[in-house]
Amino acid sequence: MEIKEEGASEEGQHFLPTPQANDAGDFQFTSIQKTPNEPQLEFILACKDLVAPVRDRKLNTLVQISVIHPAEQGLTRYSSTEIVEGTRDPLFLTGVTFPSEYPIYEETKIKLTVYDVKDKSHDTVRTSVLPERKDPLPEVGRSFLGYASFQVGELLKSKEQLLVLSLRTSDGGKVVGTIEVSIVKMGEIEDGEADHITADVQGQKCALVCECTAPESVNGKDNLPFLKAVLKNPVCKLYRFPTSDNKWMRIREQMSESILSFHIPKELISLHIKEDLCRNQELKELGELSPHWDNLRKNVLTHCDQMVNMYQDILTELSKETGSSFKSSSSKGEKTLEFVPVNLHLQRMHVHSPHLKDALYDVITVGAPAAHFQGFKNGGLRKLLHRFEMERRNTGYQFIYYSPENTAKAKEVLSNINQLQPLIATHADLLLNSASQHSPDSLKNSLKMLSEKTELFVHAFKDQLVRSALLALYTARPGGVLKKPPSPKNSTEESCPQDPPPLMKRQDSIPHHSDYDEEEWDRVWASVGKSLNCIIAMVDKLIERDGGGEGSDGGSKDGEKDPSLVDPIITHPREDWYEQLYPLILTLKDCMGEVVNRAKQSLTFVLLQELAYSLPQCLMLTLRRDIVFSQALAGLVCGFIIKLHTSLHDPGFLQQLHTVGLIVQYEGLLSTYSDEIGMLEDMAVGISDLKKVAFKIIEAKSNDVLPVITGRREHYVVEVKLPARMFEALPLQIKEGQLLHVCPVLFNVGINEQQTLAERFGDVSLQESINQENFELLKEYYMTFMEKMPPDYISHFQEQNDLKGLLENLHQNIQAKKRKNVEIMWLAATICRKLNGIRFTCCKSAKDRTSMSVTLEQCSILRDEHQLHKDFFIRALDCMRREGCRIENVLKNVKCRKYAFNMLQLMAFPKQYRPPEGTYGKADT
Ligand SMILES: O=P(O)(O)O[C@H]1[C@H](O)[C@@H](O)[C@H](O)[C@H](O)[C@@H]1OP(=O)(O)O
Repeated sequence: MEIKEEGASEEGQHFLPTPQANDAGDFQFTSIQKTPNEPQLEFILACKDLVAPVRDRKLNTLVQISVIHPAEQGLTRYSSTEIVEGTRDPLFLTGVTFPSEYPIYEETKIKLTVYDVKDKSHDTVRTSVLPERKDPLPEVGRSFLGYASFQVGELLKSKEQLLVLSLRTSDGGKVVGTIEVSIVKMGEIEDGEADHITADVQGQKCALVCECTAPESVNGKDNLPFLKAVLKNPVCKLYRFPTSDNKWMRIREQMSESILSFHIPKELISLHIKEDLCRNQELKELGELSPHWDNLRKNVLTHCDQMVNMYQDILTELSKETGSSFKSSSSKGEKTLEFVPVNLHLQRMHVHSPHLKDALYDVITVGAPAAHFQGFKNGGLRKLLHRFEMERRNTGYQFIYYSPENTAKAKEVLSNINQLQPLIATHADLLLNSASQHSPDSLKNSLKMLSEKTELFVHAFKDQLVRSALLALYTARPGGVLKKPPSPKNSTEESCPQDPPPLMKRQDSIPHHSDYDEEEWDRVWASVGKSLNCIIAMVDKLIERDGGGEGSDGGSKDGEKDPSLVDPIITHPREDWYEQLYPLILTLKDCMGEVVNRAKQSLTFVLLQELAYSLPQCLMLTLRRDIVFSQALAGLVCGFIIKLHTSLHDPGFLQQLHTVGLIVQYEGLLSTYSDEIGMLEDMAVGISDLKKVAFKIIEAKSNDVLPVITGRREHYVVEVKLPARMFEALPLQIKEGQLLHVCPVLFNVGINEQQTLAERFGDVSLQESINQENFELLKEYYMTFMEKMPPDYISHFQEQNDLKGLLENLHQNIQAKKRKNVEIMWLAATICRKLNGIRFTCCKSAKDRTSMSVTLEQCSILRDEHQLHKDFFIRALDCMRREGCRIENVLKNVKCRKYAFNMLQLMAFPKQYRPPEGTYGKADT
């Protein structure tokens, strides 16, 4: 196949192989032997003796890597190295990696084109995406030096897995130097010293100094197939950097989307619809109300029905997005995608360095959870919720004010009732079933279950709120009359040896407030307990009469009945047991029905108060909170699953998971100025709401490994599935379904020009109070961690980490109120890593500022944990920012490889957050 000079059909790395590329058609190509879940091919490049077109001109070179798929004609530009300045023998730190999904075969050809870059500021033009079949843009700022090509099979079969190729001019004639291609394996360290390569430009040293130890191990590698079910379209980059003792370390950067971006919102919206439909039904069943309340209810119902329709429409739209796993920054404000997090990715760094264990560092990058479609004109949730609550509190004459805690309590009791009533009914039927089978053992078991659930049921109402709500509802009935549903059908008087549950007396007169019988509720409520006691007493009696419950049929071992144990009255014990218990069970169900009826109505009345105030703002606020929460939850579930899979073999982590829970640390880079104030206010509430989430790990019974969510707005349980082999290895507590909690914390430091404005002319108090409040939460988590983890673990942990010192340092930095104090973020992230937590980095779109921050974090970890040569810090940072996963992230979002910063913005950034020349500017999408 002829290789044409620069006839590229498309630029930029393919995240997904094109259909043609994927499908080998009728051709038979030789697959590369793969190590499961490892990239298929990784190599590094170096040039020698390059000839400069103009004598005495120093060369600044880069290599562009293009692929020619065997079934295709055209070139696909795949990736580039960084620019190495001022040498004819450049050794490139950015390597090339083909992930396992990429359609590459031994017959695939790779073309390497070497360029001399004259003007770095123009260089990004080469990598903006071109429409197919369009000629590439003229190469501004660089000139072609030479090219070489090879077939993948040649490299794989070569001696020492190294090819030395001549670089030729475009006519194929003149040799202008050589290029070395050598295969690398992550686990093998390169021979040779790394002391002859270009170091950082003087004066560019990064000032950020920190301490960090105890990296995670990479033992979760074998769990990758399972992770693949949630992670999609990985982009991989490879680097080699020198260590302080002039050895090489290898770094593989990986960035993947997650189908949870869409799956979690869909699950959550379905739950909201279920919850709201149920609430609307309960409002309808509230019974007769006086005209004032009835009108309110009608109004509320109209709005609530509209809301449910809206959620249903959103769900229908989202359901059309089958298989989607990415929402781009440019879709932030799309109504139908409101619940989906923006630009959610796993950003992973795998480090293999000499003398140290391999390590993985994960950060979830995502746009700040915020309601972009609703906008930020009136601020975000933190302010809106506060204002709403204050106004509601002060507008008492039309409504009854219940605090948010009480409203939440009402929802909780309602949810408990709805769960427990059918459960109790089932256990009651099981008891009757055992009775009809005349089986004492099973009777006892059924009774035990019934008693447990009934006790929980009775306990659920032990709250003053129910009482006060009953009175409130009583006064809202026409004329203040409490219409009572019919009293229980059966009296227990004859059958129960103890006090029978009281019967309801019909009230015939129209009572006034003073007529309200406060004790009536107590009697109704207590009747459930009493009915249960009757059943217990009856079961005891039956078993006793039947022979004390020895054996299953009350008979002696030889099958003969002991005549002394047989109650003379009971002639047909099998029928009698059932008959004796049946009326008592009916009474229990009736009493329970009565309690449920009253409690449900009264608590629904509490909810009506919240809804009735300030419609439709109240519903819009709920919608906003649901949207923000959905985005936050999608990220959290993704982070949790990844963390679980990578730390499954760490007993300390598993113990921490079920005894303390996990810290989840969010780094926010939003400015406290203009719209971003609102975003930060949304984000703060969304993250804090994650406290309402608990995880439960269950065994996967099928190939469907996607998490399932249950619960309601106040409390969600996310069931995460693990294959049997992994599930078996878990601690008993986790296997038994113990709920696993998370402790979310947010630290925000605005870094751009908007923050400069906030600091000079605006207000930074939002950021200050968020950081202060979250510091307290972090400290509390640390205390629980120290208290609950075993002493031997703690003593080892303390030897390794000075968490106390780091926390103090963080506290001082928060108190110091220094401008753009990015040390806060570094300290919070370090503490999170040391505490085995889940790390998040967010800005508005998780594209530009986030990319600066995660690359800085990665290089800082390399320097502090893996002995990255200090003179190569900036070069490593530049490599990652110029050719790493994050520039691909930008491309993926806005179809252009430029961080959206202008010079003015960059001047306002802390130095370490500025990208290299040529990688930023106006995105020409
Ligand atoms: O990923 P972000 O940092 O939120 O992207 C910002 C960028 O920082 C800023 O300089 C630019 O002016 C845009 O506002 C970017 O936001 P987009 O949401 O438009 O990508």
